[in-house]
Amino acid sequence: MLEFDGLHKSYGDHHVLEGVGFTVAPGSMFGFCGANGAGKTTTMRIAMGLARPDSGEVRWRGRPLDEGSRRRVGYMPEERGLYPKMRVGEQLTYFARLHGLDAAAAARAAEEWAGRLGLGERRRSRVEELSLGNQQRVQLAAALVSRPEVLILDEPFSGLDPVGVDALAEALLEQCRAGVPVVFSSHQLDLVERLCDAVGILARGRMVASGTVEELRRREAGRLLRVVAPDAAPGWAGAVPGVRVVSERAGDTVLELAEDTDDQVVLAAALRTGRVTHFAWREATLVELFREAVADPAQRTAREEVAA
Ligand SMILES: Nc1ncnc2c1ncn2[C@@H]1O[C@H](COP(=O)(O)OP(=O)(O)OP(=O)(O)O)[C@@H](O)[C@H]1O
Repeated sequence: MLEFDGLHKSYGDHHVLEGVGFTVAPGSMFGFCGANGAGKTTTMRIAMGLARPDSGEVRWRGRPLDEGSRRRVGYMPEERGLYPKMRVGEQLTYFARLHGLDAAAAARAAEEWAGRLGLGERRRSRVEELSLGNQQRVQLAAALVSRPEVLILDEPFSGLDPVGVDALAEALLEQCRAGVPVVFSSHQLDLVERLCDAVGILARGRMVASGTVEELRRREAGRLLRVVAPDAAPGWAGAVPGVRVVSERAGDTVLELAEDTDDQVVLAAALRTGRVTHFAWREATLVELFREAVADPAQRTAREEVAA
């Protein structure tokens, strides 16, 4: 198990982390989500020994991560850490050597990962000559090239084109299948939803929701109904009792219904506006669960009162 346990961290009187904890089982992928400034990078930097927690620790296989065991972690830092003048192939070989691979194994791994992440033709280019997205691929290859036991990646998908996203997603899934625990932070929640076995949502220095997306749905989301009423005036559903408007755009409305609200009452109200071309229950997306989880607690109470 990779365990983040009770992490607290303050900078001056700014409490950045207030007891952050989660575990990632071998072979599972954990999506670490949270608003800008929520503390994701700080949590990952603590795991890598780049920031010191005020209390708490990060353990791998029951032991606190230290300098030795961190060599077995593939880490992709937010600030990126490549040598701009070095050629791609040399750089990857260098990182693999740094993590303990012998020269021949390092060269093989560098060749393999450059190819797999679509950098084969750029092996002899200097990093500074590459586009940002390709530099990102080199950074990812650098995290993967040492055959890590654990992967901790800070926003690995940002800046990648769809082909790059697919290549990385496939590489991470393969690492998972081989038993590696993978943690990555991302604001691309559709990707997190697609790839991750478990998700953690950080807000105001605390983990406000964690579990599988399905568990989050059960815990966080009410019953969501999508109604498309093309002729309806904006706000048509606002007056229906026991209904909260989650989103509304050009007659396409998502509503959250209180437990005892009859969907047929909503349908009747929709029909009074004119045509109804779509009327169906649907599951909350991770984006909606995220909004719900990070909402200010006062706002949440107000919403619950409206829905009740
Ligand atoms: N060295 C530092 N000194 C002071 N404050 C810091 C330092 N490092 C981080 N912080 C603060 O800690 C908070 C959390 O930052 P962090 O980078 O961990 O957030 P994040 O969740 O990764 O955000 P983003 O999604 O924008 O990358 C921010 O308010 C940031 O300003």
